[in-house]
Amino acid sequence: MLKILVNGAKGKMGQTVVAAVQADAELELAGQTDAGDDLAAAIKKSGAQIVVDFTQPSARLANVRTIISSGADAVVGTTGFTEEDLKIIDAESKKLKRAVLIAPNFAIGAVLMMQFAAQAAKYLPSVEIVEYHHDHKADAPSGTALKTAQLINEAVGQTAPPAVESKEFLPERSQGARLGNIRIHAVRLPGFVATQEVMLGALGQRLVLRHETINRESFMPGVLLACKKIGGKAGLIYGLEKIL
Ligand SMILES: NC(=O)C1=CN([C@@H]2O[C@H](COP(=O)(O)OP(=O)(O)OC[C@H]3O[C@@H](n4cnc5c(N)ncnc54)[C@H](O)[C@@H]3O)[C@@H](O)[C@H]2O)C=CC1
Ligand SMILES: O=C(O)C1=N[C@H](C(=O)O)C[C@H](O)C1
Repeated sequence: MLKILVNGAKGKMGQTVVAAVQADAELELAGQTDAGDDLAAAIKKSGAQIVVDFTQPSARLANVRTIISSGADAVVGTTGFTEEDLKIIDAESKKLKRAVLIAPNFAIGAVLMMQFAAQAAKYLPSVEIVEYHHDHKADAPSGTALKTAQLINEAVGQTAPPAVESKEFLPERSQGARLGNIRIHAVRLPGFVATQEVMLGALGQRLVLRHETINRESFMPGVLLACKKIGGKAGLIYGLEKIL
């Protein structure tokens, strides 16, 4: 049985991961930690082989470093990682011969949406993203929206800019934040878990790719698969699609 420690275990995702690990015959729940606990000591004491981390964007890098330097592999859903963070993690995890899988979204449908969006943008290069989340979310735009925009920009080079720059009448950008020419709009409202629309417009037509997450169990098959697949690897694996 693979020994799993859940970091952020008191949180919305942490609690769901604890239940999913307990229900899986191939996995053993070795420990649970949250803010204020000594993560390194808990890993060593429990003999955990893998730490699943769903915590806070502000704690993202420190947690991964603690996990791999304490002798465990990491499956990370926490958002907020920058390009620089990812380079650091890849280098440090290779040196320590540990695997770190970071996925901005563990729901298979969301992974497909991102792939389809990157494909579609090659033919429909005017793109905007609208993401909708619960109003307790710590970060904006979502990790999924950022990854989607990155994948599209990688696939297309540069998407099309809007035909004109509309004048803004409020100091905040009512037309969204931008990654390249892709505008990203973040809605925060009670009543959502996570939804994302990628809108691709062209003359007289629109393609809308919409993924809806209605509960946090949706992320669990991806998290459990990651726990079972990363053993024996070294370095950073960025995105669930890399192990599907
Ligand atoms: N990759 C994915 O598929 C998904 C990623 N997320 C991301 O996971 C993260 C957590 O989301 P939620 O569970 O909704 O948040 P939450 O706020 O419900 O839970 C976070 C938990 O982490 C704990 N925590 C904060 N700092 C910590 C630290 N330094 N060490 C240990 N524990 C710490 C908090 O006390 C809390 O219990 C966010 O970044 C969110 O965007 C959420 C859903 C899916
Ligand atoms: O905070 C959340 O809830 C979610 N966070 C991830 C993100 O930022 O993309 C994944 C999913 O959207 C839910």
